[in-house]
Amino acid sequence: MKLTGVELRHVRMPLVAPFRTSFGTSTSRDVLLLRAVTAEAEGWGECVAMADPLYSSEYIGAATDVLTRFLVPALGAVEHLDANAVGPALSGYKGHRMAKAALELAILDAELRAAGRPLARELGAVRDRVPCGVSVGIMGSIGELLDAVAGYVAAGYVRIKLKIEPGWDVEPVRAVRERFGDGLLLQVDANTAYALADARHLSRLDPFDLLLIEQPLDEDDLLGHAALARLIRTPICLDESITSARTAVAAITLGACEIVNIKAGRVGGYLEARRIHDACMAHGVPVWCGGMLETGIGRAANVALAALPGFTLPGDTSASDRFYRTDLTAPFVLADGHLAVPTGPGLGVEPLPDVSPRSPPKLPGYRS
Ligand SMILES: O=C(O)CCC(=O)N[C@@H](C(=O)O)c1ccccc1
Repeated sequence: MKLTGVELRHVRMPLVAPFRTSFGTSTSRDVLLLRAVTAEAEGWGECVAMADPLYSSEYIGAATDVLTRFLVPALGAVEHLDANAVGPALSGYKGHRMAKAALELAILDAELRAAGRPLARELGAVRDRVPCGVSVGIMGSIGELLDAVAGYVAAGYVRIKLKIEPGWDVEPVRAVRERFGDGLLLQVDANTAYALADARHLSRLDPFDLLLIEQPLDEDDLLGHAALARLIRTPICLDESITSARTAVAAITLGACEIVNIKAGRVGGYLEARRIHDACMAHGVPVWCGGMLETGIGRAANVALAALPGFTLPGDTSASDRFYRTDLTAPFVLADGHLAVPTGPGLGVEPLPDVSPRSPPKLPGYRS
């Protein structure tokens, strides 16, 4: 294939409710969509970077700039382009994994649409539907939290993830356990909000039989997580720390984690995500598919990824209505706690016709 054009679309998606994490509260999700045009087919990608560099160093303004000035021109120069050629063609540019992942997905989608092959089969999926967890933000009160969890349990979600931070951790977990019992699959996500000195406090979560505690310490603190793992019983899962198959193996080898959250955007794309899956399987480490409030475009790719054999824990692959009243694609709808894996060529979904770029947010480095 030859890349003949790329369109970047900034879309602002209002959230159905404010979503609070240890790094802030969001009421909307800025989304950077990418459309790749080739003679054979068009393909779609979604950059999971947020509007501000709060989850990671990436943010939409930087992704827009690096795609426009460096990454798209680099791919435009490749005569025989396919998804496997994207990583090598962009390897000279450091970082910007979320920007690279969006571009690689669009090329992969175009390649697979042209060949009539579904993404799930290309990646090695072994299931036609995936069990779905849901991420629950930090709330204003325990009562509000219990009402939210009750709604998700009633909707059929098979696993609940609670965002935690110092001051909102043991009590919310205790309340959910007491209300919903020991049978509920329950985990927590700290988004780097703690320090190793909090080990004794975090060990107070041990009696609640959590599946895992996600990323309690800083992204680059593998040794700290390894030390923490010796001080608490709850299994440690890493998210922000895992940026490649190499860092996944390093984290596992150091004893920094027993479980890995795979987010294709964070690691540079779905092909690297598969390599991390394969490496974790080789080490007997279970993985699950993380979420970044993707629209149906990224959600379709995540559901395909979550159907691989090593994804043995429910992921943050929620239905579209978890975050959005109206999705950019036909909505993903929960059925018996699962989402069906798309079966069409490529992503198997595409933006609904009326998805037009709304007035783009005035982001530094934005080019129309
Ligand atoms: O279900 C989803 O898409 C959201 C899952 C979720 O909680 N994502 C968290 C995370 O740290 O994993 C997040 C939220 C906002 C922005 C970035 C990441």
